Amino acid sequence: MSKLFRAVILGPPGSGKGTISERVASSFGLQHLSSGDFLRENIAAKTEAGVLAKTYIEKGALVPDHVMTRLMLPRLEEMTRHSWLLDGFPRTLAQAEVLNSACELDVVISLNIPLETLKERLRHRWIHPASGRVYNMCFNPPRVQGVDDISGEPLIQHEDDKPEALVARLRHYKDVAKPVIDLYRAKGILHMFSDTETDRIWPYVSSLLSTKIPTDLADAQRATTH
Ligand SMILES: Nc1nc2c(ncn2[C@@H]2O[C@H](COP(=O)(O)OP(=O)(O)O)[C@@H](O)[C@H]2O)c(=O)[nH]1
Ligand SMILES: Nc1ccn([C@@H]2O[C@H](COP(=O)(O)OP(=O)(O)O)[C@@H](O)[C@H]2O)c(=O)n1
Repeated sequence: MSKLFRAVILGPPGSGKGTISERVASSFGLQHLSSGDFLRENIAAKTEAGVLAKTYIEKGALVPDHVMTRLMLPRLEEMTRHSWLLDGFPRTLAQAEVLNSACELDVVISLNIPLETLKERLRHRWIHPASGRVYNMCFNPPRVQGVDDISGEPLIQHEDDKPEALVARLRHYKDVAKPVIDLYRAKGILHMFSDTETDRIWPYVSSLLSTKIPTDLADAQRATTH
């Protein structure tokens, strides 16, 4: 079997992690593992961790490390035979250390986006809760206003994209992310991208991954997804 590929994407809320991850998944055939989507699924299913996590997310706070790692590690164990891109986890140094002991990462993509851009984007972000599909009423609108393109179901706004939760989230992000970024920089696997537009960042991410993902893996995974 070809070597598996493991990547993480870091960036503040609204930086385009989900948008870029979807492009990576469809171009390179990796599994996109979004901790935010996974949390929302757990909240919807009212699992023990979901009920607990909801109280933090509503306040714009981070879910405690032990709750996040207890949720994510079993998910990663199910994926040991797949190549993946992990989005939204790790958020803290403690989570990064747990991830380190569970697997070896090949690449970390870090998105560096100006604060004003983030605020503007999140104001316009709407999601389809069942699938986690994300729209932006300006950048990436649904075909019919307020309705998911594929299922036809209504779109909603995250509780945590509403203004009260948003400012606290963005403020907190920077402090918590710095040691995580420093850790990956020290390991020599960090790749930082700075711009206000995902469409300008994407070509660089794509060419980086083309050099890092073994061709046989990309071909094999594409063959299984088509
Ligand atoms: N205007 C604009 N919106 C973008 C761009 N890239 C992503 N978005 C939108 O910004 C919001 C946040 O992006 P998302 O991928 O969910 O970011 P995440 O929170 O880091 O996962 C979504 O509504 C996206 O559709 C961009 O380059 N320009
Ligand atoms: N490792 C994580 C991931 C998400 N979360 C919480 O889940 C929320 C939604 O995660 P997400 O990745 O979909 O959203 P953004 O923070 O990118 O908007 C975050 O705002 C956090 O409150 C967390 O606490 N810890």
